[in-house]
Amino acid sequence: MANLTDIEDGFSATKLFNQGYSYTYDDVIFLPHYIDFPTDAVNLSTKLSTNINLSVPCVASPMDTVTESSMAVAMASLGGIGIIHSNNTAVEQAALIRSAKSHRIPYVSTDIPFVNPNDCILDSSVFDTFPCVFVTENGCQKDRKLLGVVDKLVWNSLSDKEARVSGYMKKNVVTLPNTSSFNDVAGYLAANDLDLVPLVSENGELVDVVSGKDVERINGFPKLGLPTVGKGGEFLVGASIGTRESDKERLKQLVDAGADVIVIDSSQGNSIYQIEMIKYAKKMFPSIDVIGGNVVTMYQAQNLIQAGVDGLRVGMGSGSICTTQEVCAVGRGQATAVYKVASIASQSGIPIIADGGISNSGHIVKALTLGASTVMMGSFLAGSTEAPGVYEFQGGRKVKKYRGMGSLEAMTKGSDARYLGDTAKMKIAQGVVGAVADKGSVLKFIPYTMQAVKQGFQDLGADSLQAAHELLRSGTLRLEARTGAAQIEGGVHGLVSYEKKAF
Ligand SMILES: NC(=O)C1=CN([C@@H]2O[C@H](COP(=O)(O)OP(=O)(O)OC[C@H]3O[C@@H](n4cnc5c(N)ncnc54)[C@H](O)[C@@H]3O)[C@@H](O)[C@H]2O)C=CC1
Ligand SMILES: O=c1[nH]c(=O)c2[nH+]cn([C@@H]3O[C@H](COP(=O)(O)O)[C@@H](O)[C@H]3O)c2[nH]1
Ligand SMILES: [K+]
Repeated sequence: MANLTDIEDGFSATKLFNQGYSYTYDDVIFLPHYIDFPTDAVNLSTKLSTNINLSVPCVASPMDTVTESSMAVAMASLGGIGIIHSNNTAVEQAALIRSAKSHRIPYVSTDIPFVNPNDCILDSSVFDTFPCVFVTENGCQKDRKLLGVVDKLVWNSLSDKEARVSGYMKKNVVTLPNTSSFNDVAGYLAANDLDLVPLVSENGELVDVVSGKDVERINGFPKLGLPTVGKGGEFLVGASIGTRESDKERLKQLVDAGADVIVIDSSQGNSIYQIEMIKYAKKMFPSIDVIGGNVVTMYQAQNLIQAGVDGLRVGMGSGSICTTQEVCAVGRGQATAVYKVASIASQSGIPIIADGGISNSGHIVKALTLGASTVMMGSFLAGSTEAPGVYEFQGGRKVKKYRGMGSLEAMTKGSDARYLGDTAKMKIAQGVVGAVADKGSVLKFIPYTMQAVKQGFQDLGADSLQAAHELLRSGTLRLEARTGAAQIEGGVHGLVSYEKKAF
């Protein structure tokens, strides 16, 4: 009878990834191992970078159709993190960071109605989205110092609709500090039988309005790990920069606004420009983690590690909106890229982010098991309520716009400062503009996705990311390349019709 330890089945990762093929997630399949723990025993806590710990290995990509404040807050509240994009001015990007930092409760950017104290409310349309309207000095989103509030019922009973708001607004508005926890706010609403309560900052600015519906919404979501917060309880937030001279000033503004980690955003990160920017950022702000990239080779990775990065972003051309491999003929299959970069970065203890190409929970299991510490996602998150933009209907389907940061549309948004000096140059797109289906809130589908990832880890016999990486490096993890037919077999096939519902 064969001894268990003598059985050779499948390939080790070293063998599979050294045969000259560029594999992506769908090309490979892991062989199951041995289960001796329940799914809930799987711990997905990890590191984004040297000094940033996450309880959930998910990162929202710095793209203008993916990560602004609402997404950053939602991801951090789940235990992941969001990286706020830089396709805007430094002032705008810093404001997005400040906004994310001022929230303690996940929110969806609804337009809170504001009026100026000298305004008159002539018709009821201002109350369309809210049962009241808030009075601030300039009556706008920018200056949010709260002066009063007008209730719709009060306005209804008003005989002179041409009266100025200042004459009848309620001045002593009951508010809670924006630093209140979700439980405090929910408890306060219930105890006082209130429908909503404004949350204001130390200097009296309106930060958010939480209603009973919000409480119901948030309570209805499954709970995940610990949120990603700093010492004061504020959510940790990342931000991206480029490698132009002007990005040095941007970097300063982002750090002043409270950015906790900086991602240097480039499709080919192994450049003199990036190496100089890494050194500059580490010298100016030694306490802030700097993530370099993107890289797909061991050589690129080692060069950035030597320059001092605290984390690496891996992926070139694998994103759903990417055309880099078609346009430039450069890149790498994402499974190979993740495995190769992780194998060198792990020697220096530098965590890597598998960026792009994630379209299901299986891809996340593959990325993490092949050596990544986190996954960065664009399309997977872009259809959520927390992503920027509004839903539209396309052929009867509810969708949100999603575009590549190297698409012509994103580059010519005007704010692509990195190209501002080069307006005379010819621009070549490396991405497309598209749309993704509505997925609801990330607060719901990320916990379900993580549960699926835990099941994958259980099948592999890994109860943590560290355990999975240990299986990988020791050669205990066995895998194979799937033929085209095996890939078809691995999906749903041979049915006349079916409905695919994951949870
Ligand atoms: N992950 C991926 O596969 C890809 C991602 N993208 C995304 O598209 C956006 C744009 O990416 P890239 O075009 O790679 O941006 P990039 O800023 O790295 O490069 C744009 C061009 O500017 C040049 N450049 C950068 N810094 C410079 C400096 N200081 N002086 C002179 N020239 C300089 C670069 O060599 C390059 O020709 C990013 O958000 C990136 O993440 C684009 C393509 C592929
Ligand atoms: O070739 C590219 N052209 C682009 O215009 C572009 N924009 C973003 N990215 C990269 O794609 C990642 C998101 O990919 P997914 O939608 O597959 O999650 C992102 O995280 C980026 O790494 C681009 N790549
Ligand atoms: K692609």
